[in-house]
Amino acid sequence: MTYRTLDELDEGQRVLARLDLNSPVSVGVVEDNRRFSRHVETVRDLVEDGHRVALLAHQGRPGRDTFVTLEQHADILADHLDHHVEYVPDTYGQTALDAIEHLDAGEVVLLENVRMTDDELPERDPVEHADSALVQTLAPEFDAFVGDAYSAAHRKHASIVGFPLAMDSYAGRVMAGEYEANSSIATRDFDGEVTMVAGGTKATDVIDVMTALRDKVDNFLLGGVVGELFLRAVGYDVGRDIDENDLYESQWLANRDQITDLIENHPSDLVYPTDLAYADGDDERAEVTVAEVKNKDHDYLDVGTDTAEQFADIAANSSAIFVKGALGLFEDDRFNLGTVRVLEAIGECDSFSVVGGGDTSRAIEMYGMDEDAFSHVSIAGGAYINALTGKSLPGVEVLKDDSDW
Ligand SMILES: Nc1ncnc2c1ncn2[C@@H]1O[C@H](COP(=O)(O)OP(=O)(O)O)[C@@H](O)[C@H]1O
Ligand SMILES: O=C(OP(=O)(O)O)[C@H](O)COP(=O)(O)O
Repeated sequence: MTYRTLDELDEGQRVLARLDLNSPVSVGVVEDNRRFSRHVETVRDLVEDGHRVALLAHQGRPGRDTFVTLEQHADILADHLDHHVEYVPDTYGQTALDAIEHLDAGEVVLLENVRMTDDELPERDPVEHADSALVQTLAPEFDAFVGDAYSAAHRKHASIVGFPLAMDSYAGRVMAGEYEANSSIATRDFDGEVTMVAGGTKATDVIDVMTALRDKVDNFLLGGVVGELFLRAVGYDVGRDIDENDLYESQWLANRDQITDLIENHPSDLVYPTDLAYADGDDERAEVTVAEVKNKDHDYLDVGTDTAEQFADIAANSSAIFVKGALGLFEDDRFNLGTVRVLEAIGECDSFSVVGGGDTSRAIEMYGMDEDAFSHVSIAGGAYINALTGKSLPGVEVLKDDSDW
């Protein structure tokens, strides 16, 4: 069964929408990012349909530098929307209720960081959260709830799972788009080869996905730290190994069993890099074939040119491709070749393609690629991993008509 979408919401309602505007914060300054431009698709539809719109969102977690108010978020969202968004420095007290009551058709307020209330963060079942003061106070003020925070849908937090039990609920544009694309990898059957780009630095996440999808994927294109861990497992001396706290060493220990299992049971699905790139004595990009790697002196920061071409070829001949993690340190121009070459090849073919991971998705923007060239570019991190590994997301499940809650 499924959820209702904005297409089924009558016009001119009082609507409470939960977005995920959680953003990088640098010395108190909130950085603009794709979460704003994507959620604008939902907010714009709500404004154009004459709704009175209150938005709920979170930022950071208590105790962290990123835990700030949503004042700057309101301005950034307004810039993308080209429409005023009023910041309300209160989530569900009298100030918030007054602001909600005074909303006119097409007006938008952004309520204060919902994680500044005690109700939000405890991980609880929807039934319990529906009873919270947050939900019980806000729900009667609205006709409908729009769940749009897909990237926080793996959290059983009050504003994610509580409202749908207390209100008429709909999935927003981001929620529906993300859910359909990201879940299809685990649930759909594709005619032809299925390929996963497995790279980046968060090896455990990537290797969990590889393990979950090992019978589904025909080619795992290995790069980044993940690639080095697999190379090490088959006997190459790659990966920094300087002291006990070394990143590669701890990642190796954490993932050794799953890596060994994949190597033993799915050897023909693993596509290893055949060459790697590093910075030489003059700080220039240099390449070495994997067969020639003799020591662990270098940080290998990209796959080499031959590997990039081979991976691009496989990607171009696949019917479905999804990406988790970059093939190199693409933020540095010297080491962007693997990531950019393979993303471009994916963008140029007609296959079903999904790119996920906050950092990897940034490469698309950074190197001027067109997001529309891909079937879907996710704005989710943890929720994307959960979808790929076939785990259900509580924030999506509660929106469904046949939800058990
Ligand atoms: N060989 C490498 N050495 C260091 N960093 C790397 C390497 N390969 C990829 N990266 C980094 O990995 C990051 C992207 O992957 P990851 O950490 O898995 O994030 P995400 O899942 O958010 O995209 C990029 O910022 C990139 O610079
Ligand atoms: O940014 C988020 O998740 P992500 O870092 O996995 O993409 C969500 O807003 C969830 O935030 P949380 O991980 O503090 O619960």
